[in-house]
Amino acid sequence: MTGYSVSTSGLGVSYGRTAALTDVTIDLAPDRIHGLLGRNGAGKSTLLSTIASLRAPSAGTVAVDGGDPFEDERRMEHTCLVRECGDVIGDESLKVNLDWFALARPSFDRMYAESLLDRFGLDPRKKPQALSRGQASAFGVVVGLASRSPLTMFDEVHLGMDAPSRNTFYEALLADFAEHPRTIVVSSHLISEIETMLETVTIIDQGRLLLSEEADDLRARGVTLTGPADAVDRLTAGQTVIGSRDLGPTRQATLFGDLDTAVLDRAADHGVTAGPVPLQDLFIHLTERTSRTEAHA
Ligand SMILES: Nc1ncnc2c1ncn2[C@@H]1O[C@H](COP(=O)(O)OP(=O)(O)OP(=O)(O)O)[C@@H](O)[C@H]1O
Repeated sequence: MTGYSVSTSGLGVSYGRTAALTDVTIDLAPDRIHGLLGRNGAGKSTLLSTIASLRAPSAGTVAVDGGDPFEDERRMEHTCLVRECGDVIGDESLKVNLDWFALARPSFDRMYAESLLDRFGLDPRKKPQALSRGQASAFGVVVGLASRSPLTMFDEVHLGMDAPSRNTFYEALLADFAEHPRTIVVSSHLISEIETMLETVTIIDQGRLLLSEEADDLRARGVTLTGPADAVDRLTAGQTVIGSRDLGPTRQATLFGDLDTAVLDRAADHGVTAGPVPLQDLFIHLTERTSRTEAHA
């Protein structure tokens, strides 16, 4: 079974008078790993729960695998949204919960789920209500991965897990995705750890779409220049500098936007090296700038 595509058109979602999403139009291709990034309250959870048909749009449309997922049995049972709040039976053992997921999810792989429980050090006899926050998150990851759903979405689920467990999650996700390609969406406001596995990046800010593009294209819009301060200043004059820091006489400046390639070509002649910019830095810049713009509007 191949992954589902996801698209939204002019999507709006409101909670009473609060507009959580406004005019969001995105297209997420099947069988890829997509990152959904946004600051606290940006609307990530609202977008994912609307795609999963847990919430109805106030405006616009959502299409999963080319059709409306709302109350559509096939699309809903093949869509798995893992949220921090759990969606598990709290007073039954993990083993019984897995039995239940195996019945509810057509592609669920029970043996894989048990091997993941083992990898995360989770006791199948324990009940979800007796798990720590990190263990509960890990159980969500087990369910999400073992569901092998054509559309699997992890809503900031890794944030409560410790570093070794997060690493286990990333490794398991990449290995299982290689063997069973499907559409994966990972939402987060902590990007540095997950950025290498993201193929596309969608950023929402204050309920509006900021960008949705290939991760490599976004990275290509930023560059760091490191070298003697005066040489870096000469090269960056007239360009959009989004950050700068000094270490003794050495300056590192981060540029973003339509980069002047002539500058990059000249950099080496001036003893300046050009390097990539972490997505996290671009994300901070992009979301800071919009917040400031709106604040001063
Ligand atoms: N049940 C609700 N009732 C009213 N407002 C809500 C509700 N849920 C979310 N909101 C509001 O909708 C907006 C988007 O919230 P959402 O939870 O989707 O953001 P998020 O990007 O997932 O945030 P975070 O990273 O902090 O989890 C916020 O302004 C939030 O206060």
